[in-house]
Amino acid sequence: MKAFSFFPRTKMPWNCFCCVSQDQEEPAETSRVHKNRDYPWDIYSLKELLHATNSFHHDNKIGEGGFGSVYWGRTSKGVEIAVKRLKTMSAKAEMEFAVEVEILGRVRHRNLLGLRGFYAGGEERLIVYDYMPNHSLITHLHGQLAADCLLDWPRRMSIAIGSAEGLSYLHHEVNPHIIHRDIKASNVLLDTEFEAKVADFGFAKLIPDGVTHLTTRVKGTLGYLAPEYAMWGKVSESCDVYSFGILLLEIISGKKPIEKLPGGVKRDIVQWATPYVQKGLFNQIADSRLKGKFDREQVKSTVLIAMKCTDNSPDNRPTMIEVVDWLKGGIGRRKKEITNHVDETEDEEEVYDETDTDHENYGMELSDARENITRARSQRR
Ligand SMILES: Nc1ncnc2c1ncn2[C@@H]1O[C@H](COP(=O)(O)OP(=O)(O)OP(=O)(O)O)[C@@H](O)[C@H]1O
Repeated sequence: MKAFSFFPRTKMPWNCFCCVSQDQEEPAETSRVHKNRDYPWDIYSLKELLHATNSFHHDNKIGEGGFGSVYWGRTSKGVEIAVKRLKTMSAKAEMEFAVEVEILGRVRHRNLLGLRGFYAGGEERLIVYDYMPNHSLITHLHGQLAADCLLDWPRRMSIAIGSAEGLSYLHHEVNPHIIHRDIKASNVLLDTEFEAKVADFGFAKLIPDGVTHLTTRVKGTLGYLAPEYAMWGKVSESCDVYSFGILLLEIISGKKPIEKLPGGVKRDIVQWATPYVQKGLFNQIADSRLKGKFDREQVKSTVLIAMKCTDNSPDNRPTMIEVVDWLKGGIGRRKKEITNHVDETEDEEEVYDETDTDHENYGMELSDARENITRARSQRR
């Protein structure tokens, strides 16, 4: 039995559970369940995961992310799993693996993707999750399933509330607190009932008690980054709140966080929504695929929550506890609590004419993002 050597223990102030001993020479036939922790997870054998995924056959491949590919599989007990196979080992991939396993191993919530276990041996790093049959939110909003229109308004609201509850748990219930740092539509997975499960903890940070913010290298996805984080690397829970606000606008409108206008100018979703909010034209923000079938009051209050979350100043953003409360609360309470960004007397039926644009991939240079953020902020003031 050897101790894992891959994990940079010295950098971690807590006792890392994935530094446990494991037989790396010949993988065991069956996985071992660790019952001494709060939540059980397995150390799988390579043989078991090869068998479950048909040796990582390309027909089993669900998708690919920055750090590796994800495969569908079925264990010998008949349980469906998703296995993330990390690409060629590098210090970065090693860190992603260690952070993901460490963090997911210490949390359990109905709105966070469940960790089933992992395998680490030789060059192979595999993370095993619950399989989510309804894929990710991005697939439904902008991807292969977008045309199927499976996300009606009640489903969108329930996904928004579920994701908010998962985040609120990370920020306020887990100790040390966890900042996710990569909240986005592709990291919200959907189970059989379309219940949201926040996933992908590879960039997450543990925040010890009493620490209000940290300065770090910027990780995450452009379009979702809070301005103070994108510009100065200042990270706190409110950066996740900002990203959640962007996600909320995306859920309501079906638009991408950044779109390319004719002529190449990029516009973020807050810039796009702001004129409608100022004119009180909330219904115009709702996704046209909903064909008008939505609760108007809910659309309005949810847009206003999103605008609060994406406030330029982190101090003005709500906490995730407040966001959950507002999203779930009675309309009357929401109206009272949320600072309205609009003159309530404006006529909601007025039509705001916007030139339609094509929505391209929102990958962009950081400098572009900073420019856009600055432009958006000055427009909103
Ligand atoms: N547990 C799961 N069940 C079903 N599908 C999953 C699961 N985990 C990931 N996927 C799918 O696998 C694909 C790759 O996921 P992954 O988390 O590696 O990358 P990503 O989030 O798309 O991108 P990146 O990690 O680079 O930000 C995505 O399409 C995702 O929806």
